[in-house]
Amino acid sequence: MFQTLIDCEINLHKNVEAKCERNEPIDIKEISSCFAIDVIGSSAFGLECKTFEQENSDFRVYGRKLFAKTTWGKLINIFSTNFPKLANALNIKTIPNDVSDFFMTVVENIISYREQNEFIRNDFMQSLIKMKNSRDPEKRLTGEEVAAQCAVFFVANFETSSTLMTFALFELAKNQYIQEKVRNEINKLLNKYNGSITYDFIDELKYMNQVLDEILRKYPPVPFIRRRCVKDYKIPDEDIVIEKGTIVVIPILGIHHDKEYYPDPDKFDPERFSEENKSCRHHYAHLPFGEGPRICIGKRFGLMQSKVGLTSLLKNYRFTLNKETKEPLTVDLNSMVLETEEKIWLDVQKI
Ligand code: HEM
Repeated sequence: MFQTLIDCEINLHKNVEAKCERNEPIDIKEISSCFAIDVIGSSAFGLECKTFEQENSDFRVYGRKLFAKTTWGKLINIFSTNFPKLANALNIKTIPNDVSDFFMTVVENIISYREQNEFIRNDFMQSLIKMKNSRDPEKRLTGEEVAAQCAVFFVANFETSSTLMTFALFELAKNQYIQEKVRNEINKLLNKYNGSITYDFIDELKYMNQVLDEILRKYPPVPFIRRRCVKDYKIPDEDIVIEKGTIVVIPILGIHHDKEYYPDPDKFDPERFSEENKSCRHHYAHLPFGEGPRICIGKRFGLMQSKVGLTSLLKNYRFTLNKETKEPLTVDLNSMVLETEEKIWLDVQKI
């Protein structure tokens, strides 16, 4: 999986290089999304999506459709989450038919190609094919279940990881001193690892990790999560009982901007995540990946992908805000993940 990530980094770098040579500003969300699609297409499906080269590649088109922001889509989502049984009975779907048909066809084609040609690749898809062919009926997956798993991975990765990279580059463009500090850390480690981005190299990016933790605090891609209460629960020292069956919303964005945990919450300050400062805060005051048994299973992968992407860009380019970027940014209330209404344009300069 790690090598797959590194292979996708080359296309990201080439695309930014071309824009830099033409002196064009970059729409940072667009290139971060292309990188995320290339990564997940390659690591989950074993496909070269060519997202940068082809503006209308299938994955890009269906990826956009999946997150198309309509009021109707938002209502369907709210309804299906709050009344899942009724939504099922009414055959209400949160994913449009053409999008699910696309994933189904892609997965069917990959499975039949691999099975007919006895082609084996060390990736997520291969693990799913193994489960599809399992002799143990408890572990066996149907073709539809394999497609659903792939689609979930695509959805869960695509907008979240690209949102993280977008806001990271936005804040680094505004805070040149911090950008330089991250770049120095990258260069120092590249010297140590003979210029190669390896797994150990990524693991040692301690300051970049602080920067990403702070970005995930200030701009959590998933602004809230929900849980259904499974037994009556009395909140300690309060007269409030949450009854079994109640859906509880955990406001991640609100907690991350609570002055009690994060003084001056609008300030971008990676020092909040130094080991010393982290140890003084409640563990659940930082929840960008959720918590408990349903915590995000892609947490490590999402962070690794963002670190590879940022390393590739920051070692070669300096980013500054383009005059077209309108501040303060406004949150798009129709979006499922944290997104801004305006595009974020950055200028890029070769180092
Ligand atoms: C910066 C990147 C990411 C962020 C901020 C993020 C955030 C989240 C959050 C908040 C949840 C809900 C957790 C909960 O309810 O407690 C979640 C669930 C999930 N995420 Fe991520 N995620 C990211 C990247 C990824 C990636 C890269 C993958 C897969 C490759 C992934 C796969 C999943 C899956 C499958 C779930 C559902 C887990 C379950 O319900 O058991 N995520 N993610």
